[in-house]
Amino acid sequence: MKALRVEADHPYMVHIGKDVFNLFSDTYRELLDSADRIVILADEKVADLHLESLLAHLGPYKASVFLIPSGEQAKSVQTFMDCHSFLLEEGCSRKSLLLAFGGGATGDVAGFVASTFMRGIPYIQIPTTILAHDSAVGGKTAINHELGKNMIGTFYQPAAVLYNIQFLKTLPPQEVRSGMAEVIKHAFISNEAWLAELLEVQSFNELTDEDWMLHLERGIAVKAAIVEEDEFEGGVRKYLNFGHTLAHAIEAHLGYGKITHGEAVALGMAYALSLSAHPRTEDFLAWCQVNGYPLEKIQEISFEEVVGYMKKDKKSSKGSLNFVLLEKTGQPYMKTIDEAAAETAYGQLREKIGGMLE
Ligand SMILES: NC(=O)c1ccc[n+]([C@@H]2O[C@H](COP(=O)([O-])OP(=O)(O)OC[C@H]3O[C@@H](n4cnc5c(N)ncnc54)[C@H](O)[C@@H]3O)[C@@H](O)[C@H]2O)c1
Ligand SMILES: O=C(O)C(=O)C[C@@H](O)[C@H](O)[C@H](O)COP(=O)(O)O
Ligand SMILES: [Zn+2]
Repeated sequence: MKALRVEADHPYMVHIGKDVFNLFSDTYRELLDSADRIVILADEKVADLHLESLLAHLGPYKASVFLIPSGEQAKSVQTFMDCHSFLLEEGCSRKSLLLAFGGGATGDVAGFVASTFMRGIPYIQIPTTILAHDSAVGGKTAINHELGKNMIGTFYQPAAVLYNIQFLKTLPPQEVRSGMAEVIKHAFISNEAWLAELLEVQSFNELTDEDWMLHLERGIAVKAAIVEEDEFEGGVRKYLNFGHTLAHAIEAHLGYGKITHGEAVALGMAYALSLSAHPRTEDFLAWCQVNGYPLEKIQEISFEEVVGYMKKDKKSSKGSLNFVLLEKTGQPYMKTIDEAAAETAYGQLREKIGGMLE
C-alpha cells in the first residue's frame, strides 16, 4: 500500500493499493467510532459490483446505504436533494460520516452533500475509477447546471481517500480511456519523460497492475502538489484545467453523460495543444486515434455550438475565452484568446482530424 499526504487547509491522506480497507479498523478507527451514523452514498452500478466487499471490510461498523444514479446523472439538484432527504430521514447529525463510493460523479455530488449537510460533515472518498485518481483528491465538489458543467459546488476536502485499485478491474474500456485522459493531462502539465512513456501506449490493455499503480501515483502526486500550493484556485490550480475549457463545453452541449468526461478532456487537450503550437500535437492526436478517443466529435460539433459555454467557463471573466496552454510540456500558463483566433484554431484542428479520419 502507498500513501501520500495532502497538505491542504485541512490535511489528509490518500491511500492507494489492494488492502486500503484494512485501515477502517486501524488508522480510521477513531473517525468511524466517533460517527453517530455512517452513510454510504453509492453509485448504483458500483454497488451491484462491489458494495458487498466494502460492507464486509467495514466489519462491525453499521452503515446505511443510499444508492444514487450511476455516473454523470447523479450530479443533479434532484440527487443532491435526495441525498439530503435520506440523511435527515436516517437521523444523521453533525457527528455523522459519509462514504462516497463510486467514480468522480459520485465523489463530486457526495462531497457537495457532505459540505452542505448541516453546513458540513466529514466524508471519505472511496473512488472506483481510474479517472477518480484526479477527482477524489483536491476537494472540488460539484453538481451540473444545464448552462454549465460543475457550476454549483464548493471546495471541501475529504477526511481521507481510500483508493482500492482492485475495483478498477471491472471498468469497461470506455471508462479506462476516460481515466487515462486525466492521467496524460497530469503528464502534459508536469513531465516530458512521463508523457513520452504514455504516448508509447498503443493499447491500455498492455498496462500491468504495476504500470497502473505507477501512473496513478504519479498523477495523484502532481495533483496534490498543485492543490497544496493553491487549494482555492487563485492561480496555479487553474493548470489542472488543461483541456477543460472545451471539454466542459462539449459535455454541456451534448448533454451530460453523452460523452465521458475524460474523452471530452482528450478533445479539449487536442485543441489546447493546437492553440499552444505544441510539438506533441500530432503525436497526441495519433495516440487518441489508436486508443479510440472520439475525435470525430470535433468534426460533428461546430465552434458556434460550444463558444457560448466556453465564455461561461469558471476561468473566464466578462465573457473572455480563457485556456490553459503549454509553453512546453511541464510549463502551463493561462491565455485569453480572441474569439476569431479561437475559431480559426478550431477550424484548423477540424481539418487536421478530418485528414486523419479519411
Ligand atoms: N472534483 C474533481 O476534482 C474532478 C476531477 C476530475 C473529474 N471530475 C468529475 O468526475 C466525473 C467523472 O468521473 P468518472 O470518470 O470516475 O466517472 P463516473 O463517476 O461518471 O462513472 C462512470 C461510469 O463507470 C461506472 N463505474 C464506476 N466505477 C466502476 C467500476 N469499478 N467498475 C465498473 N463500472 C464502474 C459508473 O457506474 C458509471 O457508469 C465528471 O463528472 C467530472 O466532472 C471531478
Ligand atoms: O482539481 C481541479 O482543479 C481540476 O481542474 C481537475 C479537473 O480534472 C476536474 O474536471 C475539475 O472538476 C474541473 O473543475 P472546474 O472548476 O473546471 O469545474
Ligand atoms: Zn477533469
